[in-house]
Amino acid sequence: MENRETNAVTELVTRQDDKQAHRASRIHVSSEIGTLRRLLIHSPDRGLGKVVPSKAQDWLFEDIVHLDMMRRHEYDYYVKILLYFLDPDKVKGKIADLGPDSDRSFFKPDHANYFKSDKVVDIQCLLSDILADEVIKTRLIAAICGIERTSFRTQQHLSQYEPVELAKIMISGSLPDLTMLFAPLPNFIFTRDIGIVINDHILLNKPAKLARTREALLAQYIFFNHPLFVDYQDKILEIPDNEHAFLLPDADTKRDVTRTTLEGGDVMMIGKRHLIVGVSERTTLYAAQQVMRLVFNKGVVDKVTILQIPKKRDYMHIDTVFTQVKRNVWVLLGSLARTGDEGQKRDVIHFFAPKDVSEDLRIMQFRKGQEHKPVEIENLEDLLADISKNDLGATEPIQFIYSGNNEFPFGAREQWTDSCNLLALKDGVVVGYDRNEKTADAFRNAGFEVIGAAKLLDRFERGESSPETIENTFIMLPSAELSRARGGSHCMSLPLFREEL
Ligand SMILES: NC(=[NH2+])NCCC[C@H](N)C(=O)O
Repeated sequence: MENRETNAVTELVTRQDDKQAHRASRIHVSSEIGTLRRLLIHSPDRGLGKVVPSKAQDWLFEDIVHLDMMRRHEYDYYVKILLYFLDPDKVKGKIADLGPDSDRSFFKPDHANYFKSDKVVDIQCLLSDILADEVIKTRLIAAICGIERTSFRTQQHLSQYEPVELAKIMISGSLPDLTMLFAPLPNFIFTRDIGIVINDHILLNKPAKLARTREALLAQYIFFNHPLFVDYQDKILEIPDNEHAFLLPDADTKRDVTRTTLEGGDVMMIGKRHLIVGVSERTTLYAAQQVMRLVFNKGVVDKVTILQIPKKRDYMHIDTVFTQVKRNVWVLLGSLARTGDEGQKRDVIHFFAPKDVSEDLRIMQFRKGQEHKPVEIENLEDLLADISKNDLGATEPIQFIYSGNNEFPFGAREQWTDSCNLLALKDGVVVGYDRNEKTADAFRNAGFEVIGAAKLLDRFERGESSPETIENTFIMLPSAELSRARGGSHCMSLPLFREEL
């Protein structure tokens, strides 16, 4: 009897634990601005310190970053802000000890003092978790050694490492003694690009660039094997290759139409039933169509907007030209838009001048069941205003904040350093880079408070403000080094759970 009771209690406790665990691992994103509750990040790892000028372009960097500065003076602030909003107990009252002069053990995923949060999750931790399983470990080592073309001995050698160290090797490409086995993954900090949560589904990417291939492999293994995603196995979306592409001569496969590439920066879950997919330097039209087919067939959304932007390095993904700030507020690049100084400067361009980039912008909207009858939308502002009003029910006037305050030539300058690539922590509170001063002015003009991360953390610590009460704020991250990696806070985040708007 006693035994049965104990069993019943254990069962109840287990069920409650299960429920909590279930809630803790819930995956759901239905907007870009609902309060952020859980995300995947990756802090700059030792591989980033291996970028050399001769490889910088291939590895999608324009410059050599100072790793220590990037971590202590920049990325750690990003983490502190994220924790204050998503998992405050980890940092509240401790900010003074977590400054740039600390030993940083709090920020190191492999250290005993690591903050280890289930809200702000470093993908490196998930990788070490799954490597504890011998079968997965063997398979992943083999897969990586296959794509990296290592020797068989390297493969054997790798299996001797413990999961935590092995995860670091797989990401950084180098052994603890710094011997390089294969290339680093300096772009792994841009977790946005490896996958996107679309309601309760997860879409995995197919990187366009060789430098990001291993990232996709790691992501596949993590999403298909980590307990965090156990309830979502049948909701992981992968897009198929175009069979015709296998039969084409190499020279022709370079042509976008035949390829299937897709990166997360081109996919935006913008409203409950509405998905935007960019066609860009990185995402092909074929891939966008496949995504549309998948999400319609699975009933994940009812509306897909395909937004084609110029295939240019500066624009690489759609989230480099616009992001959402608030239900009725957007930040965007004026030269791709319709109005303002940047737009007018364009008008004086002579007939014989190179083609205007905005001509490459095309927006087509498709509805489920009526895919053959897409609606063309003339410009970006019309699309965004329509989303604010009709998908999100905004009642206030729609506001557009332009990169560089739309003053020539600051729009382009600041877009290059990610003025349009902001992460919303909640409706109206965004994180971006401090170096984009004109864009910050534009935010002030639009009625936002603009405040540095360190100052805001101070305010939180003194109880003068809080993540719950703060409104209409642009939080500025120090960004001299981070911005050289060509991505902003939107790219450095993969939201797993946002509250519904
Ligand atoms: N979602 C984004 N915009 N990601 C930016 C990625 C930047 C990275 N250096 C690359 O070129 O791939």
